[in-house]
Amino acid sequence: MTSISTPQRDALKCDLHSSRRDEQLLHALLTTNQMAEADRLTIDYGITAETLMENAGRAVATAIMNRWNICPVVVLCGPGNNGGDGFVVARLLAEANWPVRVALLVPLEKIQGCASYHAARWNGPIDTLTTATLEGAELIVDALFGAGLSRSLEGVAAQVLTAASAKNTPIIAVDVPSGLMGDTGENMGAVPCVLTVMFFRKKIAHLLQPGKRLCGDLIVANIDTPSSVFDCISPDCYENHPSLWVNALPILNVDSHKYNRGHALVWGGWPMTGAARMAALSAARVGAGLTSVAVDTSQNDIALSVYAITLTSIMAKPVTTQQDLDTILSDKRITGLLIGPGAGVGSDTKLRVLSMLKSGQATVLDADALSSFQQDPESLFQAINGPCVLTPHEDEFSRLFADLVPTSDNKLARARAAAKISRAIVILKGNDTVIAAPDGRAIINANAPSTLATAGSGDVLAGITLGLLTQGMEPFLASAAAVWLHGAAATHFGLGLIAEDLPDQLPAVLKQLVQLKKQPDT
Ligand SMILES: NC(=O)C1=CN([C@@H]2O[C@H](COP(=O)(O)OP(=O)(O)OC[C@H]3O[C@@H](n4cnc5c(N)ncnc54)[C@H](OP(=O)(O)O)[C@@H]3O)[C@@H](O)[C@H]2O)[C@@H](O)CC1
Ligand SMILES: Nc1ncnc2c1ncn2[C@@H]1O[C@H](COP(=O)(O)OP(=O)(O)O)[C@@H](O)[C@H]1O
Ligand SMILES: [K+]
Repeated sequence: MTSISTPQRDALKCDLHSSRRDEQLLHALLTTNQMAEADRLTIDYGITAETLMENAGRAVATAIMNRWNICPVVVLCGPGNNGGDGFVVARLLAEANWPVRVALLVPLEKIQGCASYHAARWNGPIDTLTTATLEGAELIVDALFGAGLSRSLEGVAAQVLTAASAKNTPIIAVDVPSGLMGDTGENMGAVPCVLTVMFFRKKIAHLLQPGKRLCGDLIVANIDTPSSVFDCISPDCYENHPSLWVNALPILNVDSHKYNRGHALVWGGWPMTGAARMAALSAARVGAGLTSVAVDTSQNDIALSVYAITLTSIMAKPVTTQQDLDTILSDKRITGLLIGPGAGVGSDTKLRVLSMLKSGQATVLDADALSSFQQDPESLFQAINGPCVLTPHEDEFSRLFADLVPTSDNKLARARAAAKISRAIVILKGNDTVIAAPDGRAIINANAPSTLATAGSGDVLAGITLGLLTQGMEPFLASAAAVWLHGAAATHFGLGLIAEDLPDQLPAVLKQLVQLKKQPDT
C-alpha cells in the first residue's frame, strides 16, 4: 500500500529512471528542436542523413501500400527535407508499379542536401506545383513542409492544399500536415489529412487540437533512430499512457483495510445532487476505502434524505454550519477532499474551499469551486499550500486565468502556466486534455472518445482523481491516471454513454491495469 502521508514527489522524473523507462520514452512528445537534435545524434551514431530520409519515405510508402490499392498518386514536394521524404515516397511507390506524379513547389535547383540526393534518384517527370497537378489523382501525398515550417502558408502551396481538400481526395501527410506548427498544434494553413506518418516519436502538434483533428490517423514510424538519443535529450512532455503511472497506482495486499485505503470526502450540494453522488461513487470504485458526502443541510432537510436514500456504501454526513464542516475536516483519517460538482457558485462555496485547503489534505477543486473564485483568483492560489488538483474545462479556466495566462498561447503552454501560478496540478479538460504540474511536467491525453461530451462526465473525472489522491497517489500521476481511466471507461462502454455509466466501467478497466502492473519489467 502506498503511504498516505508521504507523497511521492517528482515521481514521473523518478520513474523515468525506473524499470519502465524505455516504455515511458516510447510516449515522449518531442519538440521540433529535439527532433532535429535526435537526427543529429543519429547521424553521429553512424546512420547517414540520406538513409534516415530513405527510411522516412519508405515508412510513408509502406503505410500507403498497406492501406490502399494501387491508384494514381500525386506527391507534393516542398523545398526542404519534408520534400526530400516526398521524393523517396514517389520512387518507392513507382517501383511498386503505382502511377505516380511529382509536383515541386520550387525550381529543382533550389533543393539541397540529402533532399537533392533523393530528388536525383527520382527518374520520373517533375511538374511545377499548381492546382492542375491534382487532376486525376486518387491519393495526394503532402510533403510540402514539416518540422521546418516557419510561417503561414500562402501563395501556390496554400492554393493547392485548399483545392486538394475541396476535392475530398484522401491526403496523406508526411510528418505533419503542411501548415501545422509542430510545437504548438497551431494551424497556419493546413488542411485535414486522413493519415499522418511521423518519424521516431510524435510531436505536440499530433495530439493538441486542432492538430490532432487535421492529422487523421497517426502512424509513428521507426526510422532506426537509436533510443540512446535520450541520453542527451530530456523530454518534458508525454502522451498519457499507463507506463507513466502504473507503478504508482495504489495496490492492495493482505494488510489492507478500509482505513489505510483512505477516506474520501465529497462536498454534496443542493439541489444538484447527482454531480456529487457520481463523483463519490467514482472515488469509491477507484479504490477509496471509505467515501462520504458532506451534505449541505443549511437550506433544508430534504438534501440529507436525497443523499441518504440514493447512496448505499457511501455515507452521508449532514453539514449545517461552517463549524460542522471544520469538525469533519479535523478528522485526519479523511485523506482526500473534493468540492465543486453541484456545489453552487458563491461565497459559501468559497469559504468551504478555503476550509478544505486549510486542512492540508489532498484536494480536488472542480466546476463551481473554481468559478466561485472568478473575481478573486489570487485568494484561491494563496490558499493552495498542499497537494491540490484543479480540473477546469476551458470556460472555468478562463474565469480563473484570463488575466494571467495569454489566451493566444497553446493549450499545453496555458496549462503549464496555470499550474505554476496556482501551485496546483491543472487538468485542462477537453478532447486533448492536458495535465500539467507547477514544475513543468506535462502529459497530453489522447484516449478520450467524444462520447464523454455528456453532462456530468467531468464530475466523474473529479471523483476518480479524488479516489486516487485519497489512497496517497502522487497528485500529478494520480491526475494522469484518472484522465486515462476516464477515457478508457468511456471507450469500454461505447455509444449511448451517459455519465452515470462511467463508474461501473472502472472495474473492467482497472483489471487490465492490474495485469499490466504485474507484468515483468519491460
Ligand atoms: N527524425 C525526423 O524527424 C526526420 C525528419 N525528416 C524530415 O525532415 C523534415 C524537416 O525538414 P526541414 O528542416 O528541411 O524542414 P521542411 O519542413 O522540409 O521545410 C523547410 C523549408 O521550407 C521553407 N519554409 C518554411 N515555412 C514556409 C512557408 N510557410 N512557406 C514557404 N516556405 C517555407 C523554409 O524556408 P525558410 O523558412 O528558411 O525561408 C525551408 O526552406 C521533417 O518534417 C521530416 O519530414 C526525415 O527526412 C528524416 C528524419
Ligand atoms: N469531444 C470530447 N472528446 C473527448 N473528451 C471530451 C469531449 N468533450 C468533453 N470531454 C471530456 O468530458 C469531461 C467533461 O467535463 P465537464 O466539461 O466538466 O462536464 P460536466 O460539467 O458536465 O461534468 C472532461 O473530462 C472532458 O475532457
Ligand atoms: K507535410
